[in-house]
Amino acid sequence: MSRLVVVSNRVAQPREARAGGLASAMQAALEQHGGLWFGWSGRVVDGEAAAPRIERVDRIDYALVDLSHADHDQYYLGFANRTLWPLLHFRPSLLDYHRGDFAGYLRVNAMFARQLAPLLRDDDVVWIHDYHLIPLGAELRALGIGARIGFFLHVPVPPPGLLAVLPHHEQLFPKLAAYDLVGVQTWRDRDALLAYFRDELHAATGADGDVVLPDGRRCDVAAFPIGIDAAKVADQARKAANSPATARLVRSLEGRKLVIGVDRLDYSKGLPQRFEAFGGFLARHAAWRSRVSFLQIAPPSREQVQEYRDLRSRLERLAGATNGRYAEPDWVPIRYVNRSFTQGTLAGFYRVADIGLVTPLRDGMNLVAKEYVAAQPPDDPGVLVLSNFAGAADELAEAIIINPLDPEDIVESLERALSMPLAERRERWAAMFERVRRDDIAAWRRAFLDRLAR
Ligand SMILES: O=P(O)(O)OC[C@H]1O[C@H](O[C@H]2O[C@H](CO)[C@@H](O)[C@H](O)[C@H]2O)[C@H](O)[C@@H](O)[C@@H]1O
Ligand SMILES: O=c1ccn([C@@H]2O[C@H](COP(=O)(O)OP(=O)(O)O)[C@@H](O)[C@H]2O)c(=O)[nH]1
Repeated sequence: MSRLVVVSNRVAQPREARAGGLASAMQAALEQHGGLWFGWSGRVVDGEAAAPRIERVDRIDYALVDLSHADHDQYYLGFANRTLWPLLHFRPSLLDYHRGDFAGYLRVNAMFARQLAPLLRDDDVVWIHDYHLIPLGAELRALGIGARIGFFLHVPVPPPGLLAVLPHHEQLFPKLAAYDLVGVQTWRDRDALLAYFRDELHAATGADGDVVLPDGRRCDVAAFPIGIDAAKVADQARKAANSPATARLVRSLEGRKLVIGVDRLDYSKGLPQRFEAFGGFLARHAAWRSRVSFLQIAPPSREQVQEYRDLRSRLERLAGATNGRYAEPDWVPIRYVNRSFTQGTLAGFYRVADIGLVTPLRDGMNLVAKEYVAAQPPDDPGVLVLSNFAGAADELAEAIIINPLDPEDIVESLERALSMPLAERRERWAAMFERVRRDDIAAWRRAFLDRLAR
């Protein structure tokens, strides 16, 4: 069997808990398969990047490189997260483009290729992840790497006209043709990417996802909705049901219902709309006051980017206003927590929550929605309220599907979920759990790698 080499900017590092779906998904995929995981160490250092530090933990060899301050600013904070992230999440008005950042992004991709190439063997299968690393495949090819190389984009793909808003887009996206296979989360993302290749790059595209650019370069585009290790989450949730952290949460509720949200503090997650809707729910349904608490776990993310800092201040104001207005001496409506928890602890929290509230404005997949489903007790499952604009909505159609831009929709869904009869909750949950279990992280990895091997 060939060795699997995974490359991503964010690496779930040994002995370090960190929020983020890519890292938790690839951790699960590599734990089962073994292989090499190459990426950023998470450290920013003075001076130029040294050779990667290599460390083996269980079946995974980690090869981690530091970034210089300039690389971190221009590549990670700049082009990846101030330019590509808002663009790919349908928010061109937040896009901040600088030629220097684009140059830094290309420079870091070239540096990653130089650091990775000597570690590669001829029969490796190389799997590169996400918008930070679009040019990496072309850089590896330029260094003579002939291995099969696949690419997976974890975030959404907007329509062609929006992708073309990016200055010099025609210098970036054709680099995808260096990959043998380009995977995206949903059929909508696949159709949007194929339409971009056709409309903006004048490529020929086939029904099967094959793309031929005018200069003859070709690649294959297909959808592979990412999954979770559902058996592990279900097991963690069962075990955590009696853990001190879950017991403490349950005790603090004193019999009240619990609504839970778990998201990086990111403007794509629709958190202000969610906070406003919870306030609207309490305003409209006075009988529920003091009878339901909303726990929002929101670990800060990308804090050096201004939009993320603005969002944090806005959420503090919104939570403060709702709590000030409705709180009682013995009850606070919104419990707003800016720290991260391990997945084991989260599994216990999901299990005791009556509602999982997942309302992103755009999300590639949203693994929290799947984790919430996997963690439910089969005899008394909670209800998932899910945005139509999360990739997960395609597979979790039995959730209450809402449009997060309509606050009334969220308000009504909360009332509906809190009053849903047990039989209906069981029926909806069973259908979702069946799919989350079948299309799990191992199935996702196999589907991608099988097609890459074709
Ligand atoms: O690495 P960070 O800048 O700290 O951000 C965390 C990750 O956020 C994004 O996650 C995406 O991947 C998930 C798994 O496929 C998916 O469910 C979610 O919808 C995506 O937003 C980002 O794409 C990753 O690169 C980041 O590591
Ligand atoms: O305190 C936290 C918050 C989140 N997560 C994990 O971070 C991931 C978030 O993935 P998702 O796809 O929902 O969103 P992303 O952050 O990747 O945009 C999930 O696996 C969560 O379990 C975590 O481990 N601890």
